[in-house]
Amino acid sequence: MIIAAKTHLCKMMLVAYQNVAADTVRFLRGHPRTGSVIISLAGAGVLGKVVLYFWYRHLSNKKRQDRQQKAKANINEVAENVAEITESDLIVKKSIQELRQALCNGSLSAMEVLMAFQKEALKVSKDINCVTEPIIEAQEMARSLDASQEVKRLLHGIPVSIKENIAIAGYDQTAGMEVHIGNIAREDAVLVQVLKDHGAIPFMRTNIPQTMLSYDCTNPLYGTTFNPLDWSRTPGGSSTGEGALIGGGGSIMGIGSDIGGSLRIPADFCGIFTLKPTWGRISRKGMLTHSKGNLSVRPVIGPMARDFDSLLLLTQAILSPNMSELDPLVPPLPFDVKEYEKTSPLRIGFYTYDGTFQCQPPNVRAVMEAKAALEAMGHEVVHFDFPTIMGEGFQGCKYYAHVLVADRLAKLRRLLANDKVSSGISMNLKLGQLPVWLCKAAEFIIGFKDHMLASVFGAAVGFRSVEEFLDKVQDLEDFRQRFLDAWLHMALDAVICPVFPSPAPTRDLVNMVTPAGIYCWLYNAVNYPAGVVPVTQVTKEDLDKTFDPKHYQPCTMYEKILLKSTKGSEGHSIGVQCVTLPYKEELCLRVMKDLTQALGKQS
Ligand SMILES: CCCCCC/C=C\CCCCCCCC(=O)NCCO
Repeated sequence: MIIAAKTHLCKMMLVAYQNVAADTVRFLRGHPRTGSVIISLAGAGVLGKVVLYFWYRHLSNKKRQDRQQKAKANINEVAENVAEITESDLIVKKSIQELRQALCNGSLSAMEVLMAFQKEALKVSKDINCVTEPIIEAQEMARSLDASQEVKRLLHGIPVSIKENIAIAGYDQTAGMEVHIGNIAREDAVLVQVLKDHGAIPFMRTNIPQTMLSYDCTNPLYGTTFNPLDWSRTPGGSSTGEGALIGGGGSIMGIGSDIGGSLRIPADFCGIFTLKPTWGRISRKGMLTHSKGNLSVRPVIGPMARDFDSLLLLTQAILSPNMSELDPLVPPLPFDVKEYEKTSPLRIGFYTYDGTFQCQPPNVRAVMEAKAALEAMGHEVVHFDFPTIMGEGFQGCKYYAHVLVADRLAKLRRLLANDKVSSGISMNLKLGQLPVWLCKAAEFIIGFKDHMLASVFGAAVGFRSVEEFLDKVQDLEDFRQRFLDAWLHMALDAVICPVFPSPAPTRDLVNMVTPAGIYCWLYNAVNYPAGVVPVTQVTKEDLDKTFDPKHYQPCTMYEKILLKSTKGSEGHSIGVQCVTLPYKEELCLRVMKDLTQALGKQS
């Protein structure tokens, strides 16, 4: 019926257009002079539009080129400055305790440490393009630290890398988008101020995917970032440059952000540690985000680090009392050492399947090895099936994704109107332009065969009314309550689970499998802290199992793509998520510490 009505409407519109065209031709024949004026004006209008289009493109290319040159000049300045430095790797490879000790007893100066890290970071970035530009003022900070007689603080002289969307005074935060170039931050993000107060030296800014809604990293301003462990694979996103720089050995610790896995997925793919905090616990002041107006799905800033000890130190520094003094919107909840140091045995839930993506054998093995390791530390580990049963976890993530892209990405399309659009976002931008009826039909029809793919069309329909939007937010709130009830019912202290259902996908396929981020989305949806610990590496036996239908059979389109992408991933890092209830970051770190120790990975 709907199709018949639409066909009828089209026919009526065609007839109307034909009539208007015939009337216009008749009018122009009767008034040749007016006709030529109208045609000239129309021609000039079209020409004007074409000229304007090319003019905007020219301006936009010029703006981008100028910014690229400025970044290159900064890179060259620092590269020249550290050209003579030798054996920088000896400093860079020191453990965080050794480095702190050397900085505190004066056997290494802040300048020596900084220059060693600058050299290494630029060397790593030459291969994998993870740095957008150095922070030129770092040198001055090191100089004044060395000159001061103050008591050495928690991060005295430690270089910290910073994701490009986080404000550094004097620099713009672009997210790889032309429209943001030149919006210079007047002051540092609160978190950066907190780190500086602890004596840290922000030294490199790191790359991100255009718009930050992608697990690959490419943008027309700073280019593509590659995985330090395997250049054909994605380093993950959107805190890509951080993951790649730290994983590649060019930084010990850094700051990223996460609204759907952006801290955890790069950490997993690059073999490093991270902690996505509860929303609200860490100040977001000074973070560029495109979802500020959407209070139901909110990004967080969080720490990333090469090893557990560095992550702990960075988190302790971040969660210091002066954060809520600088940003009174953050609750005054400084790091609770007593909570972190408790040793009582815990009851920990685990799962290896969330009802959406089947995890591949190495990813299942990682969780099972983490389970055994935690049991060996005296904890009780029990199966937590809430995410799987009745598709509950899947439902929650569907609400989350739908609310996240509530405007069908209209805002991003507007911001990118005069820009080159990167592969990481173009497909989703186009999806948001499909007629709603087509998305709904696709969701319905595909739903019989592939519920995951169908749900993407379901999220892409947007909302017809405010009421419909508020209903979906209510669904999300109800889901949060059900999830909490299930957690409390099982009396859990923590949960361990996969970060991603496969090893890091290859760069050519990653943009086709964005929904595989769903293992992370769940903890954005419920707003629980979630850390990542690298547990194992893909072995030949894992791959044999993955490609043996007796052990693993891909069913959905996404699982088939991921399987293709897993070929050749031997040696790649696989981590697990450690999750706790909101505002229990200290407990989350405790579980991560126990797991790290039990795996024998303590630095
Ligand atoms: C209208 C398009 C519909 C697309 C449907 C796809 C559903 C969701 C895409 C979500 C992608 C999430 C990536 C999040 C990465 C991230 O955490 N970024 C952090 C920003 O600070």
